[in-house]
Amino acid sequence: MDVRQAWAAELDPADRTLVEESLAFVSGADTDGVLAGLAPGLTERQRASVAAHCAMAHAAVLVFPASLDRLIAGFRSAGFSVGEPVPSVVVRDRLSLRYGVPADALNVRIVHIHRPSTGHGPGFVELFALEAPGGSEFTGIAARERTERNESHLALDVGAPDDVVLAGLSSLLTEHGGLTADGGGYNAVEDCTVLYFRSPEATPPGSNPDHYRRLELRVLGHHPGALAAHTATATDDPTKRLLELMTGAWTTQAIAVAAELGLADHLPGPSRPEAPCPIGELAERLGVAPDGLTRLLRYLTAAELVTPTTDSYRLTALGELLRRDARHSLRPLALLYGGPFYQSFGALAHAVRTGQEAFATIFGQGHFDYFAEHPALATLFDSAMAASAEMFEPVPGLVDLSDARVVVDVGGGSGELLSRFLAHTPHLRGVLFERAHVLERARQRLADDGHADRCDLVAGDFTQGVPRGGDVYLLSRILHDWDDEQCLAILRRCAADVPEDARLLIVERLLPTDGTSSLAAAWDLHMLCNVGGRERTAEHYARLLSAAGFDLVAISGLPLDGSLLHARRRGSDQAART
Ligand SMILES: C[S@@+](CC[C@H](N)C(=O)[O-])C[C@H]1O[C@@H](n2cnc3c(N)ncnc32)[C@H](O)[C@@H]1O
Repeated sequence: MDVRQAWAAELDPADRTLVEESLAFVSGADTDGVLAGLAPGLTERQRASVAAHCAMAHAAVLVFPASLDRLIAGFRSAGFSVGEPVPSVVVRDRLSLRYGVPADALNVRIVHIHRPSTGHGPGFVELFALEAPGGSEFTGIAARERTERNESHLALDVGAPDDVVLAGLSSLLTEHGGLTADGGGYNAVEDCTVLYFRSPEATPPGSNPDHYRRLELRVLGHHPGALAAHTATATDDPTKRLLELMTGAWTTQAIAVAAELGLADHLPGPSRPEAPCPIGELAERLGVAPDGLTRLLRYLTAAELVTPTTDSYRLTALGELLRRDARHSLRPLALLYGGPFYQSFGALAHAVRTGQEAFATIFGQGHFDYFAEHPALATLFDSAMAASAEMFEPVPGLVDLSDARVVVDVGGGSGELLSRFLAHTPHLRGVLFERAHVLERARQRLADDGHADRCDLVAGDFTQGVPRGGDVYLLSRILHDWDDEQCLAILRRCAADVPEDARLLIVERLLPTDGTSSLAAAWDLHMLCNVGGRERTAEHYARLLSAAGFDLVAISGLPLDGSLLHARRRGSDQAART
């Protein structure tokens, strides 16, 4: 058997890639490079001060093998030197807190993997392993962790087990390096204290796998004083936390004002590392008061959108998403959430009391009709929808399109998803079905992507019917706009008009049922307030589909907490075979 496969076959493809990247990364990593990547705010001298007390130890990742014993055997048979597994305390407790699962139900273990040539020296990969065989209760946790990579980190060993050294390192990393404290703990089995830090920066391309946004300082022995000081900065007291939550609307407005001013277009950031212009000059360029701008930027620093430089600011990876020319720029969404949707959220109490959308009480008509009459808002809405299209990236690859000829995108907006299908599968033709006022922008978009001659644009109303003759029908972020009755009407319309063997693909965020957090909960409230729709659980969609004559046959996960629901007309040959 191929030696690589001996261990790789025990892991899910995403976990395997993670381990491979980490093994490759640790072979060339050094302390200075790790600090430069994760704490770019440190000067060369400060990095040298930290490095005088620390040495590169390992890269750590959390994986979910079906069997840890088999995984270890696989590594050993491929020539890796593997330590004996020990129970994890810190990562176990972090997962317990994050997912509301009792800590003693989470048998997270730590294993050190040394590449064949390195024996037991530094530069190894630390695997945190939680067994999750098919059908395990931890499948949901595994899926989310594989996307979010909350536990991936790079670790430095601190040479002197000394509280003063730890406090000094901690303050250099947070006050100068731009890192924030991110918890920690003591593992009695390893007799080791760990302090975690989180980087707001995207790591420089190529310097290490981009999921490494966290740094761990490891020191032998128990250091309760240093640990308490460190975790106190990470765990805010409840009053402070509630104050932060209650003033969330200020963040919405601060981001919207930054978007309106085009602030991000005038600042350097990780992908554009030029020197920032001084505040006075920036204020002049933007036509705003220097004092007001300074205060806005200070607030945006706390929100981790910018970081201060000597006489100005630069963008973090978060802040760069507000640039007009950023890939999937979130600027249009920032303007909508700080604009009309901000006004309607002011009437959320009405929506909660009556169960009716608040938007219509503020604007006098429903969201889609109002936007249709306000072209600037309609354009902003279409761009905002396209902005979260990161969710769409994997979609065409999740569907067997070999025998499909025509894809119909029902309520396809400006064609973002349809365009991906056409780019992915050259033999496909597309039909974009939308309200008339949206079609012009879609025409432009599809032409810009080079698909004008493979696509028909059809104006219409999906409550009255959908184009016939497609092989694949898309309903992306449509059903969540409507209540159950209207949803059922739309799905029944589809069932009546689509060919018997056509496939129906639905993109939505699913409300979790296992207590995990999801963006779906926030957007559910947004739907209540702004369109009178709702997010739903998978089971809820299955019920609606079934009542309309479809079978929900599979669900695939998508980025940004999205899901792709695969449905077939009940009784079709394919539904029976799937
Ligand atoms: C939330 S957006 C989703 C757009 C796109 N599918 C996406 O996921 O980005 C909903 C879309 O449904 C369209 N829409 C709303 N009511 C419609 C109707 N009765 N008939 C056709 N399209 C409609 C809107 O114009 C809007 O583009």
